Amino acid sequence: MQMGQLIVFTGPSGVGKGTLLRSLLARHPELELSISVTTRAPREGEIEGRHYYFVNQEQFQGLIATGQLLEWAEFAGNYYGTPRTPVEEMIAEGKLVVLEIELEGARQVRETFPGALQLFILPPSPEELERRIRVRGQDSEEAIARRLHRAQVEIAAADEFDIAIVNDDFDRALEAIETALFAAVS
Ligand SMILES: Nc1ncnc2c1ncn2[C@@H]1O[C@H](COP(=O)(O)OP(=O)(O)OP(=O)(O)O)[C@@H](O)[C@H]1O
Ligand SMILES: Nc1nc2c(ncn2[C@@H]2O[C@H](COP(=O)(O)O)[C@@H](O)[C@H]2O)c(=O)[nH]1
Repeated sequence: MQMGQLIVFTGPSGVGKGTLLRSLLARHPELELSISVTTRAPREGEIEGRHYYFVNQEQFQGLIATGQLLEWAEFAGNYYGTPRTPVEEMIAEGKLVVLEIELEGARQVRETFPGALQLFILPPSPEELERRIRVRGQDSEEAIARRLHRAQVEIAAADEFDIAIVNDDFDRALEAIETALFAAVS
């Protein structure tokens, strides 16, 4: 059986990665999304095991110590990581596995999986990024400030990625992602 492929989506918080991925996964059931572990508190409507596995700090440190995370990072005051075993199993089964992760995690994956396809999603402007985070209405003022500060660092690193796509018009961005992704993996 042919080995699968890892596909990494990165971009500043609020740029629309999750929304784009939901549409992409609905249109392409052959894609598998990795479910991350986080110490962040669940947002309203988030479901354990579907959006994230929610753990406390001690549990997260245990996962790091026992090598159970493929990558991990601290982001805006919380920890996030990718469970290793499910991803490795899906790749061995020949699947296309999608990670939605921030910059530091993407850099770790670049080292350990040099064959991974890395896509970066850019906002049309900093103002529109802030508007989207606020419209989502899920973050405190402090969290918004941290995320916007981190966004500047992430956007400055867009050139490190294989492909950068601006999420301005949603349908156009989705099409550009599909084209880039399936050209790379076929
Ligand atoms: N092209 C677009 N035009 C306008 N609004 C958009 C567009 N794409 C996404 N949005 C909106 O932007 C908000 C943030 O999107 P989303 O939660 O998917 O971002 P994200 O990058 O996954 O953020 P995070 O990394 O924090 O999880 C949502 O309200 C979403 O509906
Ligand atoms: N390095 C990792 N980053 C991750 C992972 N799962 C999600 N993320 C990124 O964290 C921020 C914030 O997410 P939010 O759900 O609190 O808005 C965002 O950029 C995600 O892409 C992970 O496993 N590893």
